[in-house]
Amino acid sequence: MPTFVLQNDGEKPPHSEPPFLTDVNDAQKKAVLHTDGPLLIIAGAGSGKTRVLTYRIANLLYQKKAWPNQILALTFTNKAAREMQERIVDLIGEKANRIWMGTFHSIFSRILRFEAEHLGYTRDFSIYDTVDTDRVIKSILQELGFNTREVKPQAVRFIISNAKNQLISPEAFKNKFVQSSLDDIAAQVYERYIARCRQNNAMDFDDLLIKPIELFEHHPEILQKYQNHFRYILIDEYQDTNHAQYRATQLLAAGHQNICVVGDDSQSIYSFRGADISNILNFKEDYPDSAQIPLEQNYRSTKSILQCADSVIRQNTSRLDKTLWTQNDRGEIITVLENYDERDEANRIVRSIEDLKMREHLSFRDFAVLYRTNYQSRVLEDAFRRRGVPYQLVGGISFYQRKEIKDVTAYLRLLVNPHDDESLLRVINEPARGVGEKTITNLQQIARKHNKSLWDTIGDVESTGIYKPAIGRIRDFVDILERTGKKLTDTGLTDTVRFLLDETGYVKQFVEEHSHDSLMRRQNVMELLNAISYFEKSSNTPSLSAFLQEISLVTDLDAHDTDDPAVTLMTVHGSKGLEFPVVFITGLEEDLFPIGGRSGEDVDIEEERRLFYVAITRAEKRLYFSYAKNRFRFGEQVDMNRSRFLDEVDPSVVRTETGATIRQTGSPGMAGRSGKSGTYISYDQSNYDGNAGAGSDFHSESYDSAAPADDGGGMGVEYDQNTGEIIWRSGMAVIHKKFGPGKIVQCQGQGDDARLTVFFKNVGQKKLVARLAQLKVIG
Ligand SMILES: Nc1ncnc2c1ncn2[C@@H]1O[C@H](COP(=O)(O)OP(=O)(O)OP(=O)(O)O)[C@@H](O)[C@H]1O
Ligand SMILES: [Mg+2]
Repeated sequence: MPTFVLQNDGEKPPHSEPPFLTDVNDAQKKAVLHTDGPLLIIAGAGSGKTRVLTYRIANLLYQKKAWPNQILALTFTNKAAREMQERIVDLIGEKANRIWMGTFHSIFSRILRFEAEHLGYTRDFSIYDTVDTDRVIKSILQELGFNTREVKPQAVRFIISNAKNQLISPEAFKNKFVQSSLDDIAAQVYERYIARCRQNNAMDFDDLLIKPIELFEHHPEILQKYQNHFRYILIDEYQDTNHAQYRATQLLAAGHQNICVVGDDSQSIYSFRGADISNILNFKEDYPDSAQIPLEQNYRSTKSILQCADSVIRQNTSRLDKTLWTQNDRGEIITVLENYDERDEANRIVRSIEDLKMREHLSFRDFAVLYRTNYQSRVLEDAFRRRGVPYQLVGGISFYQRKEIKDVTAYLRLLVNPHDDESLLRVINEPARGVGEKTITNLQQIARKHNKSLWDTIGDVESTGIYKPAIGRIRDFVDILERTGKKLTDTGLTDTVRFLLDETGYVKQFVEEHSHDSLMRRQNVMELLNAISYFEKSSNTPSLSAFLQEISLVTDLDAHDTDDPAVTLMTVHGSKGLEFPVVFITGLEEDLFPIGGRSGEDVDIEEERRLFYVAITRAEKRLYFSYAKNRFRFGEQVDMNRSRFLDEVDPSVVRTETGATIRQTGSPGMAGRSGKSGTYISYDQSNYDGNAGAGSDFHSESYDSAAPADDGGGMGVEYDQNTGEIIWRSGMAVIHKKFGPGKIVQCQGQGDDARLTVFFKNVGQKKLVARLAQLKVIG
């Protein structure tokens, strides 16, 4: 039971308007000051929806309508929650830290920990991520006699997860929703999967959303407690809530109906995960008295960017009609970068970033490079690394998904919840201690027969009758865990984990292996120890279970840290709600963005278009589209066609830079192109019209043409096509950020590693390494 401490200081509510309401427009102000009763805000990108929520909460506190901990604010990422909380602290003071603010998953898991016993769990239940879930599903599939190479656990997980999120029970699924043979298999797995999770005292990510509904529906008194407690409920990005999220918040708001939701139907991009746009439409039916306030002024983007976004989203037939305008400048028109291949694309983007940064005095953190699928990041990363431009990858394999980190956390989970069979299976032979597959299978059978957890089974391993030599090894394993558990009660968290790592020999195995890979793994484990140590020092409740809870809820999106001056690389999905002065949207090719199609998959083009709309509307000042004519995919070079979305953009706001001339003598696919021996790319400004004449350029098949505007005519910078690095030559005129203009008088070595002697007009001769000097060639 949570301790709901009243935090109010007993002052009478002020009647005046809050002082912080100076920088909101009239419509926003109306939404902020509307306190009681349901409120729906459907409005376009950048119109201040998130800002309204933030100010609304500050106002509720300012007006003393509720104690901070009686406000429930649900956001899409933990990072969004943190930012909102920080902003409210700025506006209203430290008490804002007591607001219940976070993602659905984190808030609901908090409630579930309080109420776990009512659901037949203990408070220390484990949280399974998708990898854990796949392991459980795989073992069930094997028990049922399926070959898991043919029936992929991930595919089954996807079906089960969908059913769970739509609150479809295993029985209902079996009876009403089976449409394919895979559904049929999923139906067989579903019930066992639920039973297995319960037996392991574990909840998966879907359970964190569903179990509260079960709790509220079966325990009206508990529902009432939370209904009374949360006086105000606010939800951001409402268009991407799924049915379970919708239902849970509907239950919570049923009494007082003080619920405010904000969203944009045009930005609904998670239907593949069960997000349901109709939740917005249902809102009006659920709350017939709800107020609706439109926000129509965009504060984020230039007129050109908004015009571009509007021309794209108009192509969708299913959307609500909304107005969006801005007082911001018209700004630059959008540049389409046409590239030979994906390496060319990546190099060009990095060069454009370096160039713009210098020219416009920007910081690397002002740039974002967006892509449709995660794997596209690799080539981009290579290009960034090669040119020494700092970047931050958001998404991809997150730290906590790495094998060694998952191993150690499995040990930690076992310490908290020894009945967590999945974790036990993960580490019983990790590092290898001679407990073979066969022994493990035997143990599983024995456990199942006696309806016991594996931990209970191996607690009495002598009586199991398994292979003798294994008994001693398992005893050792149990012994280590028991001693570590004791240590946990006697000493601190960090010391306990260090003890565990020593006793198990987990780190020693990496030291002995001596490979680069093992070194990285060791460093990762050490980094986990750093994280634990930091947690222990900074948390109010430095328990192991609190630490595990925290890390299981760290999503990839949360890795993003705007304090680092680095370019952000992320998927379009990950960029929702964010904004950057300069945005590059890459890989605008058919079968990539929009995804699918070529391989015959069923593509929801309208959703892909909404994704494109989300990407465009992240940009504040400048926007670039880019695509490659060739791309290495599935192990071979494939011809790519430009995305249909590029043709949908209003031609008056884009121009195309058809890219670098690629001349390759002797290269098979490029035979006949002129040039001296070797490969170089040269820019030619002749087709660079820099204005609305995009129409003809847009469809140009030519490789020959334009360059970044400021590269200067005829300067003839040469790039090594293999590395994308500049070929440095004596006599080149350059500019250095600090030293000003100069001329290269000598160069040794190649590309970014070249050592250059440059005579600068202002400061005389300097020796520089190309990579670090970040020189700009001007002639
Ligand atoms: N009245 C205002 N005056 C000045 N700036 C504003 C105002 N309203 C919003 N902004 C700024 O405009 C930008 C967009 O606001 P916000 O992120 O709240 O929009 P949003 O509607 O939530 O966008 P999205 O749909 O992308 O989530 C932010 O930088 C915000 O600070
Ligand atoms: Mg927002």
